[in-house]
Amino acid sequence: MTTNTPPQIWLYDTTLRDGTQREGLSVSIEDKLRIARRLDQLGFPFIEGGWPGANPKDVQFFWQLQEDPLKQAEIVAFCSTRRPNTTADSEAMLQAILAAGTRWVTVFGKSWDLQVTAGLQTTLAENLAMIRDTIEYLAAQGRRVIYDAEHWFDGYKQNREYALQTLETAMAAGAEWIVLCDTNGGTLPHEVSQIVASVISNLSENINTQLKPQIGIHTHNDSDTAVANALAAVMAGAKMVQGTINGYGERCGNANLCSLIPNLQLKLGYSCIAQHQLNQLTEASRFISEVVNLAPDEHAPFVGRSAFAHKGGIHVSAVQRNPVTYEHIQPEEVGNSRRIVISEQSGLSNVLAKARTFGIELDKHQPAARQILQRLKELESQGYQFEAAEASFALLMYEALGTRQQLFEIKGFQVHCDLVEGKETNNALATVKITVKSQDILEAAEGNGPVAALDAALRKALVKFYPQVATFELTDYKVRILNGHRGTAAKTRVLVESGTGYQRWTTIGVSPNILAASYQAVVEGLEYGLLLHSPAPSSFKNFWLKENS
Ligand SMILES: CC(=O)SCCNC(=O)CCNC(=O)[C@H](O)C(C)(C)COP(=O)(O)OP(=O)(O)OC[C@H]1O[C@@H](n2cnc3c(N)ncnc32)[C@H](O)[C@@H]1OP(=O)(O)O
Ligand SMILES: CC(=O)C(=O)O
Repeated sequence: MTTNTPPQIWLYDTTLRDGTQREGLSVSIEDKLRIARRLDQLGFPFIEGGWPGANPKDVQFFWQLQEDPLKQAEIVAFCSTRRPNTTADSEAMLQAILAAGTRWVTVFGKSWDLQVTAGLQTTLAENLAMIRDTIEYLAAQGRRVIYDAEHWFDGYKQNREYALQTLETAMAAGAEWIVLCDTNGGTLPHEVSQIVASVISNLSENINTQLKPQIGIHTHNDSDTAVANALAAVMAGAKMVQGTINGYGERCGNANLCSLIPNLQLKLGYSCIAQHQLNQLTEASRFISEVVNLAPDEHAPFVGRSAFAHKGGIHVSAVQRNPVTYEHIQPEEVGNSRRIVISEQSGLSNVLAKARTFGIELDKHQPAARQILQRLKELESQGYQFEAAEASFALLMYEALGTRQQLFEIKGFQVHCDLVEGKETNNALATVKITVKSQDILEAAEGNGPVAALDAALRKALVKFYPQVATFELTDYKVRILNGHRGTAAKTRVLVESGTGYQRWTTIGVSPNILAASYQAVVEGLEYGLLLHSPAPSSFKNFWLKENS
């Protein structure tokens, strides 16, 4: 019996080099090391660490990895060919590359005649000599070389003969991989397919060399086709794919490995990383966005928070019956999860599914289910938006079911602000009248604004009865004016995020009065927090475990 082993695609991650060429992204050595180790766990065979010699950080990074190497990946040092009219052994940059102590080095060189004459300001012959000398020198020093053919596709279109000569030179000098780069990101998938196939056939027919280098692909996203271009190259015969996590990279970014890997592995049947590593992709994507301090793209395919979020009632209804109806893969395959979003576009299926996540089993024939849906649509038409305020939606459901506990009752509140011209902080004073466990309380507190003062006064009143309130924090406060053309009569939507430790919950308030909207969101935030932190039914806690896992 024969077993069909899927064809291997070699992944080459350049998050730490081309990824850091993204505007607004800067990492410390410690960040680079953390990212490298996370990529190593993902099972990538090659991780490009940076350009030793270009800056002290990259030099230090490679030295630190010599002390404490990665577990399985080859860490690769990146550099250019020698400069024109020098020798490779006299280049300080190449000495820094050798000192980095890697087994593999990636050298980039020019393929496009215009880049040679206009960019490097040298001759076509000297460029070939630069490619040859650099690779020969590094190979003679025991390094294995990957050759990145910069501007390959533009060069090939302008002067095919010269472009091919640069590749032949690199191969003859000892490069084991030839990587065709769409440096300016202007090439489209049909051109990539055709050019990669033609290069592979041309090289295998015409090259007089003992070496049989493999072809790789490196694409940029300027035409929004970096992933499609890399896939086209693989389908035309490329065996290495270079890209970055979350598509970080110069200008519009590089091919996004978080999309490429699942497409290659789950759709096209190639083998890239082990299944258990693919299952970590979402977590790795979010970890790396956290380390580089960039907000994750919620709508990123495969790994985004919304990648498997279903909002339309028709979708939710069908997905509950069979997820294949509106999902192209199983979210768990890439470590993501399905989410049901609640909004005015919901049907009963959304309500039932969302209720289940709060431990509420609703039947679609139960009148309360329709009531919840109706109330949801009514409130959304008034400006509420529950998809971002699930804690308020939970309270709405308890209300409709008649199970909303009255943990406290607010009789009234007042806020007084002292606005003194020229004073940077303007203190506010809030007083609240509240009944808790049959006791009437009057409490006052100050804050550096009216909402902070109100929140402080409420907590002060509640903490005597519910000590857990002391651990709650107001972690975020967002305001949006809904119908600005109505001036001061415009409605205001306030979203309040509250939390304790790692838990977060969001509540909403809507009113023409910003204070009333804030009050509603703050009060619901406290109420929901108390439900969460009281001895509660296990189904409620299950919801939290699910939401926070
Ligand atoms: C397609 C890519 O993404 S390639 C990687 C690009 N990444 C980076 O540039 C980030 C790291 N770069 C750096 O730190 C700096 O640019 C350095 C250290 C490499 C060079 O700095 P400097 O010596 O001050 O040169 P500068 O950045 O002004 O110009 C680039 C030089 O490299 C030369 N160069 C460009 N490509 C190549 C090449 N393939 N081979 C040899 N030299 C090259 C240019 O001709 C220019 O040389 P010149 O100044 O003698 O005319
Ligand atoms: C080498 C590289 O990063 C490029 O050509 O885009």
